[in-house]
Amino acid sequence: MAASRIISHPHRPFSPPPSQPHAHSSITLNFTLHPPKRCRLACVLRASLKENDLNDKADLFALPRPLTSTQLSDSVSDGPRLQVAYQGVPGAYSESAAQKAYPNCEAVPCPQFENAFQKVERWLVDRAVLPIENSLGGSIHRNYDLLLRHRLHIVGEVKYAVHHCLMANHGVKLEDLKRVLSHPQALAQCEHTLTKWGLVREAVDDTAGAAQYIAMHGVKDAGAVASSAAAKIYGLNILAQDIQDDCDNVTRFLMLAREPIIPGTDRPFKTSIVFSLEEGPGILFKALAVFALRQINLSKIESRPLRNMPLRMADDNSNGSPKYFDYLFYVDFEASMADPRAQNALRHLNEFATFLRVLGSYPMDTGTV
Ligand SMILES: O=C(O)C(=O)C[C@]1(C(=O)O)C=C[C@@H](O)C=C1
Repeated sequence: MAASRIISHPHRPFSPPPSQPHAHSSITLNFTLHPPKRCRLACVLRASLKENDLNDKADLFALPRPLTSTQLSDSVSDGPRLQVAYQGVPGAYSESAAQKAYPNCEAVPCPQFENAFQKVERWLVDRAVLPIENSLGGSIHRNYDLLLRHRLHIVGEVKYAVHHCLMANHGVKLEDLKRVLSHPQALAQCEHTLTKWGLVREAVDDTAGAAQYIAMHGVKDAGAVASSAAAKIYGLNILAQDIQDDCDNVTRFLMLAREPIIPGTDRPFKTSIVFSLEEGPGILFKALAVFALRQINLSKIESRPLRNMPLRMADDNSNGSPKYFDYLFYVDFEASMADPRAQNALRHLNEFATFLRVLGSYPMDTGTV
C-alpha cells in the first residue's frame, strides 16, 4: 500500500510529490496562490476565511495528525464514544446517517450546518456528518460553501436511503391538512405527491424539527414530512409512508474531521477538490481533461459563485462594467491521492488553476443503501 503523507497546513501551496507509486511522499493538500496572477483571488479567499474567526483559533493547536483508515468508522476502542455533530434535532435523517457512519457514536444535534463545523473546529466533538447531495433534490449548496470557508477534511462518505412519511397529530386526517412543514430538501423530494394533495409547503430547518413543532403546538391544519423515527419520538400519527417521488431516494453525507486521513490504494477511494479558473475559451474543458487523460472517472461536478467576488471584469478596458460570473468548481474524482494518476492530474491542473484545494481523499461508500 502506498504511504503518502498528508500535511494539512492551510498556508502552504499544493506541491505534488514525485510520481513513484510507493514513494513515501509528502502531499500538501491545501490551496495554492501564486502572485501576481492569483493575488486578487487570494485576497478574496482570505477575506472569506476570516469570516470565521475560529479558523484563527484552530491555529493555536498543534498541527493535526492524519487519521488512519482504521479510525474511520468506529470509536476509539475501549475509549470514550466518538461524538459526532449533525444538523437537526433527534429523529433527523442526519442523525441516522451519523449513526450509520459511526455505529457506536454519540450523535450531537446542532441547529445549523455551520454549528456542526464549528463544534468540530472547537474540539467540542470529534466529527461532523453533513448532507451534500440527494438523488432527487440535488446538491446541498450551503455545505459546499461551508466546506470552503472552514478547514475541516472530508474523511469519508455515507449514503443513506431516505423514506419520507407524512405525519400529523392524532385525530388529524389527510383531508384536514392545508399545510405541510419540512426541510426544503425533503419538500423537494416529495414535490409531486405534495402537489397532488394540494398542500402549501413551509420550509423549516430540519424534518424532525417540523415533526417536533407540529407535536409541541398541537397543530391541526398542518402535517410534517419526516422519518418514521421522528413520528415515534414526537408521538405523531403516520398518515402516509414512502411519499418521496421515487422509491430510490438516497442522500450522500460527508464525514468531516479536523485531521485528514492517510489515503490508501487498498480499496476504492474518492478525492474531492475545489478550484477556480481564469476566463477563456475551453478552460473548463482543459481542467476536466487532466482527469480524462489519466482515465480518472469524475463522479460529481458542482459550480458555486465565488461569493466575495461573484463578477469579474471582462478586461482592463471594460470601463468598470462587470461581465463574467466567477465560479468555484467542486469536483469529486474516483482515485486516491496515493495514486500517482491523481497526483499527476492535480499537478497538471495546478499549472493553470487560479486556486486549488484538496478537501479530502477518502474511501468510497460502495455499500448498499
Ligand atoms: O432534515 C433532516 O432530517 C436532515 O437530516 C436534512 C436533510 C438534507 O439536508 O438533505 C437530510 C436528508 C434528506 O435529504 C432531507 C433532509
